[in-house]
Amino acid sequence: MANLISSWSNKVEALPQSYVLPIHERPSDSVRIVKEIPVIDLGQAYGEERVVVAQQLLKAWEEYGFFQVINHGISENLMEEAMKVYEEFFSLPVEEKADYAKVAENAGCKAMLYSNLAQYYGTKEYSYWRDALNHNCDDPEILPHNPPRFREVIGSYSGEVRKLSKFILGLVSEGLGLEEGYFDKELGRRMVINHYPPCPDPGSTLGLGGHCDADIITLTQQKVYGLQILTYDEKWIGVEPLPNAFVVNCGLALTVISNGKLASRVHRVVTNKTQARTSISTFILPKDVVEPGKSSLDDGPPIFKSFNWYTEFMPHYFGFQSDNTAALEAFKIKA
Ligand SMILES: O=C(O)CCC(=O)C(=O)O
Ligand SMILES: [Fe+2]
Repeated sequence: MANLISSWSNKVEALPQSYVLPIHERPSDSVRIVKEIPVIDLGQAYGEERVVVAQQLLKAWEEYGFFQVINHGISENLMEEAMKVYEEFFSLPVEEKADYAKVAENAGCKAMLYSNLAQYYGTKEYSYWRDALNHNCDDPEILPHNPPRFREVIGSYSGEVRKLSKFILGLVSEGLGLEEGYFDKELGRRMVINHYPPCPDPGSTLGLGGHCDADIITLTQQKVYGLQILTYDEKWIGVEPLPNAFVVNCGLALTVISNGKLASRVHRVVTNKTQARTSISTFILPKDVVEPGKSSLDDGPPIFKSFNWYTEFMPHYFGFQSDNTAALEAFKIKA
């Protein structure tokens, strides 16, 4: 049974040794919490301004690897309900969640609950301060039925986020000059709900270490501060949560598809002493083969090979554990 932090964290006064990070990995106190991560109004993307919005998205990604979207069409009420349902799930007694925590037996897993699994941005040397529920989105039968509204709320939420992701990818594809309908094929999706309980010593640990996401794009809903991004000049900045917005970042698969134009940025999560933080991330995954898309903009030759994302890339990516920023190097075409 996964040793969920949330099942014992309120009983400890000191941070257990296995969560104490080496000094160079600990978060510093001086990180600024900023409002500068571009906020993009998707309501503008229906009319003549569509081209402008597409350019705003790409520019934000070039600068930060992240943007936030508002007026995205998902109701405030559904977003709140989804957050509530997941928070309630994490606060259930551990026995209630036991079926989802049998990660080992659940290999190939449709829904699983774990803490610091080495292959999911974990490490073997020390642990990060997070629990996570990871589930697919296509089969409601695999979702928890406690809290009782879980399946209904998350079923609707996941459908709405799917639509939103298609809309954003439509804009991205236009901005990159990819052939029409480039992202129209049915892509994979997975939801990861990270839960970071209040932590006795936030200065000595992280909720999640620095990493790039491997997918095409990730859409994250957050309420409590904790997400930090590494800027081009190697400084960490904190993303101030914006109510009812989604934070959207570019994953490594999109770096390949955009032929290196869009870089995936390193990010991490810090903890705090008083408030649990729950974030809901939907990962939009490629089909199988990933390669630079043909662009109508004159781009020069492809810099990446074509490769199978699941069988070739993912084992390689997980091999990097928490430091996976260089995972794409092996898939570059050597000059
Ligand atoms: O908790 C967050 O805000 C981000 C989580 C994250 O980066 C991830 O699950 O890949
Ligand atoms: Fe991430």
